[in-house]
Amino acid sequence: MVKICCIGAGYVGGPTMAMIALKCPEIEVAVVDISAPRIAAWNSDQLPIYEPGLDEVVKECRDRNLFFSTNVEKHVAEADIIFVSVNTPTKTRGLGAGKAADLTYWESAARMIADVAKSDKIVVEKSTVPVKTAEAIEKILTHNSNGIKFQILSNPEFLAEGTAIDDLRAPDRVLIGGRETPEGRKAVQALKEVYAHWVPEDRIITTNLWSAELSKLAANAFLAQRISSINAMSALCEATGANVSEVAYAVGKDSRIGPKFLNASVGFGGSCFQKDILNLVYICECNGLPEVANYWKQVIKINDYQKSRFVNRVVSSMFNTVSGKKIAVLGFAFKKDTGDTRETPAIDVCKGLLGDKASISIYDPQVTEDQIQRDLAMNKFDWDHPIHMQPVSPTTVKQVSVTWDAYEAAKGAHGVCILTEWDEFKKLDYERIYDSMQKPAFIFDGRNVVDAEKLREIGFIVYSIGKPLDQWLKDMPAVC
Ligand SMILES: NC(=O)C1=CN([C@@H]2O[C@H](COP(=O)(O)OP(=O)(O)OC[C@H]3O[C@@H](n4cnc5c(N)ncnc54)[C@H](O)[C@@H]3O)[C@@H](O)[C@H]2O)C=CC1
Ligand SMILES: O=C(O)[C@H]1O[C@H](OP(=O)(O)OP(=O)(O)OC[C@H]2O[C@@H](n3ccc(=O)[nH]c3=O)[C@H](O)[C@@H]2O)[C@H](O)[C@@H](O)[C@@H]1O
Repeated sequence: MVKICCIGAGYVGGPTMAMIALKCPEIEVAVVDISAPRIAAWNSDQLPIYEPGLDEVVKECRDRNLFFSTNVEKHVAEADIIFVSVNTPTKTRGLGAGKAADLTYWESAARMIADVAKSDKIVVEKSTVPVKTAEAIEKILTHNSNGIKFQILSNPEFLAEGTAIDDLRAPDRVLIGGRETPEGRKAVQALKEVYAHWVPEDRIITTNLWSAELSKLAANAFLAQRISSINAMSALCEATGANVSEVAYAVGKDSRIGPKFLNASVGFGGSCFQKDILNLVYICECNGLPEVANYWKQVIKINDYQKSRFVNRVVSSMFNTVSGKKIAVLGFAFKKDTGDTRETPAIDVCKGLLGDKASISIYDPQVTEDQIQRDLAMNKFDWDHPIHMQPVSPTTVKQVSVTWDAYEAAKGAHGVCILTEWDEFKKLDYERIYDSMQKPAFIFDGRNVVDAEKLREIGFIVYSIGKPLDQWLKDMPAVC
């Protein structure tokens, strides 16, 4: 029986291994992690991450051929194929701080593999890593190998949170990079056979190691670039009276451009886009390509601009101050259908409003008060380290309250900011919300989810990203 072990039971390791276990009943899959609470949650009815459809898959395979364990060394020693899906956060100090990927967790996993391995292994990079990481990993493994042979493969993951199970069940492609040697090709074939259980062969792409590593960074950069492109257009739409949804539709109808990923927003978030582009920028700089680095840096700059532009709109619309005013924030996760808040634009928007002394009341159907307080108190990039490396009890931010109900959040508020596109925000009783708010009552829709015209009929002053502005907003000072 083939044995697979995955180091890292997070948003990627958990769902990807659950899908492999589901589709390959004859393969034994162990997912291991240094975080005991995370493993305990994977073994309970309350999984550590919220992902539609995940519960069913885990329930079907757990304790059949899918196991979650903290006994990292045992499962690594027994495995034929080891996936490494640990954190690769942005470095916070030292060389490359604020840009380069921090490979501490990867390196410690590689050293542990070398220490405990007693048979030949295929080691698979599942984490997103800088191009050429496989070379460094190979060095760590072979220098400590005691004669055991390792083949390193790059098999980056393309799933998106909120749709992870569908993405894994029917991926656009599976990418496997390996060494162009007989042993390398054999290892690629072995991993290909795992995916071939359910992925059509023409969707399994094989490349050299460096192409696979770089393709992952390139794919995320291209996706983020589309969002920054439409967000840049949204600012111009507001200035000219064009409507960003109409522009996106017209542009996306060109089959060379395509309709997806053209939703203007308050900015992209999530654990990866910013981190991976910063990493790409760093790699370009290290390779003497400052022009290329600057090109990609601009994607992040526009994203930061979009978030601060939103905050400026809120403040300037409300007579240039939100000091002492209650602002309801609907949605804190970085997108709908996930409880993940890593790098969510809501953090920057809330911090911006708090900087102007607002008092904020937040509601998100999947994010806990503890998580929100941690996010607002934590330093940039700290969030992407394993939980045990994060500050134990960051101070709570006093002007922030968290409710479990959108109506409660909006009660007595001067303004409502919609920061995540949860479906339920489309169906709220906005008459009831309007009646409970201070007047004039404002809605700032950072996701274009509400029907602005209907809300205007109720009496709200509405701002929607990239849409023609209310007269009220036009009369306010220009937003830079
Ligand atoms: N979140 C996402 O949607 C996607 C993430 N990725 C990449 O996958 C990698 C993992 O991301 P996530 O799963 O989101 O992170 P995560 O933070 O949810 O999970 C990583 C896990 O690794 C564990 N870990 C760290 N060092 C360890 C060690 N030495 N031994 C055992 N366990 C260890 C941590 O405790 C944590 O539970 C990152 O490189 C990320 O860029 C790629 C595609 C999608
Ligand atoms: O490497 C990763 O981590 C993953 O990053 C993204 O997935 P994810 O971050 O989970 O979610 P997305 O759906 O890409 O959304 C990212 C952010 O962009 C925003 N977004 C997305 C699409 C859009 O049109 N407009 C927009 O503002 C979302 O609201 C969200 O804040 C990629 O889509 C995945 O392919 C990739 O595997």
